[in-house]
Amino acid sequence: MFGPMDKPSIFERIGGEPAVAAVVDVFYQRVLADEQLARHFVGTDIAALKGHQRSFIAHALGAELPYAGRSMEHAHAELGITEDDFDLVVGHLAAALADSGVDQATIADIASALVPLKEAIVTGA
Ligand code: HEM
Repeated sequence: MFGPMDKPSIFERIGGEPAVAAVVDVFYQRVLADEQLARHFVGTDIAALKGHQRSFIAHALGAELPYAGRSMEHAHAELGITEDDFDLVVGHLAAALADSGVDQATIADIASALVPLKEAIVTGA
């Protein structure tokens, strides 16, 4: 998804599963501390969500690991997520990646790869 198959994937370059797990932990700390976003997660099983998010991100970064969660459309249907919410979440993910030492060029690649998901995730005004 992020480049030719003959180069190490972003997943490998940033440090594989332990690095992704650390990013996901920091990401949800930030998201759940964000007043505008926290309300969407009331009643959500955060441990299960983190598991799916780890596999989604690993897969998106080129890991040869399957993603076992729901489609982006199904997972976010009826949550009423706005474009503003979406941009905030991408910002928290970028900050979590930066915290883990991922370089800005790689973060920009990841953020632009997420933009097409907006259509499936944003259902609110
Ligand atoms: C960059 C965009 C996003 C990605 C890649 C993403 C990814 C995911 C993944 C992989 C899951 C797990 C699906 C499953 O458990 O089957 C999930 C669930 C969820 N996401 Fe997102 N998400 C994004 C944006 C957002 C935004 C903007 C919000 C709202 C603030 C949000 C709120 C949620 C909630 C509440 C769940 C749990 C739903 C449930 O368990 O019923 N997500 N997301």
